[in-house]
Amino acid sequence: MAASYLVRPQPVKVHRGLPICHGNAILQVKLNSTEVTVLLSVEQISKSYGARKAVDEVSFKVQRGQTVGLIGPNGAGKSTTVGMICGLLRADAGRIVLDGDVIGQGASAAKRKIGFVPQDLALYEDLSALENLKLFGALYGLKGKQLKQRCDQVLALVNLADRAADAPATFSGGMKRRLNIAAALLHEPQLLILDEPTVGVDPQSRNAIFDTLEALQAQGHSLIYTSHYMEEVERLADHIVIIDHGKVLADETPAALYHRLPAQAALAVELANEPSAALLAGVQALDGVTTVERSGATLNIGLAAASQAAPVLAWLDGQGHALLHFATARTSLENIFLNLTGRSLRD
Ligand SMILES: Nc1ncnc2c1ncn2[C@@H]1O[C@H](COP(=O)(O)OP(=O)(O)OP(=O)(O)O)[C@@H](O)[C@H]1O
Repeated sequence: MAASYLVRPQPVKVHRGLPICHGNAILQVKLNSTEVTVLLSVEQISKSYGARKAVDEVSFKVQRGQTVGLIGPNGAGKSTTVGMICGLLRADAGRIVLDGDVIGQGASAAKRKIGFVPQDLALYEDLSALENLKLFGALYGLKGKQLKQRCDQVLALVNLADRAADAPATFSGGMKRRLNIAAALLHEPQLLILDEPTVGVDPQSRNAIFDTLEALQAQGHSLIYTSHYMEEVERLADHIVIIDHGKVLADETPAALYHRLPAQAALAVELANEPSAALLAGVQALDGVTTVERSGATLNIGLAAASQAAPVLAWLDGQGHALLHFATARTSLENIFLNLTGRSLRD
C-alpha cells in the first residue's frame, strides 16, 4: 500500500525480483524489503459461474521483476484468475492489490499498470502492424511523437520492425502473438499478463515468443504467464503457481518443486531380453529406487538421486543381464502435477 511507505521510494530498478539500489533510495522505505518488492498481491479471490466454482480462494504474489508461471490443466481456472486480476471479471470474494491500489471494476489508474495479452488474438487483420499499434496506443492516450516512438520501440522488442508495414493477415500465428504482446506493452505497464500465448503456435514461433519474453525479463519487467505446459513455465518462471479445480496446489520456486518430487533422476536401461516380473521386483527393492516400469525390453527407473544410477546398473550386471544401452536424465517437473493430483496435466 502507498501508506506502507514513510517516503515513497524513488523508482528502484529491479532485475529478476532483486532491487538494484541507487544511492540511498531503498533506505527511504519504512517497512521491510519483502513488502516493498511485492508488485501484485492476489488475496483469496473466488469466482463462480452459476453453481460452478471456477476459482476458489486463490492467493499468490508477484514480486517486482519476477515472472510467475500459473499452470494447470484445461478448465483449472487460469483465465478466470487473470481476468479478475485485469479487472475484466468481478471477483465474488477476496481482493487484488497492484502496486498499493485495489483493482476494481471500471477504468482506474491501477489497471493502466497492467498489459494483458489474451488467449484470443485481438488484432485488426487488414490494418498494418504499425497501424494496429497506433490504434491501441491511441486508446491508451498516447499521441504524436511519443506514440510513434513507443510503436517503434515495441516493434523492435518483438522483432517485427521489418514487418511494420505488413498486415497481420500475412503473419504466422507466432508473429500475430508477438504483435499482440507489442500492443500490450505500448503504455509501459508494470505487469504484463500473458494467457497461454503459445496456443496454436509452431515450435519456431514459440521460441521467438520466449526470446521476446526473456528480453522483457532482462529489462526487469514483471510477468504472469499462464500455460498447461510445464516446460514453458519452468523455462520462464521464477515462481510456479499450480492450480487445479480453481484451487492453488503449490506456490514455489522450480527448485523447491523439484525437491517435492520423489524421483530426482530417471534411468532407462535397455536389456537384451524382456525383463521378468521378478527382476522388476528386485530393482524396486534396491536402495534409492522410487519407481520401476517396463516398456518392452527397457526398464524405466525413477531414482531418489542421480548417484544411485551406478549401483543399480552394477546390480543388473551382477544378475547376468546384458545391458544394450542406458541413459540417465533429470526428472521432469511435468511429473509434479501427477504427483500432486494423481492425474496428468494434459489428457
Ligand atoms: N463464462 C463462463 N461461463 C460459465 N463457465 C465458465 C465461463 N468461463 C469459464 N467457465 C468455467 O470455469 C472453469 C474455469 O475456466 P477457465 O477458463 O478459467 O480455466 P483455464 O484454466 O483458463 O482453462 P483453459 O486452459 O482451457 O483456458 C471451467 O470449468 C470453465 O468451464
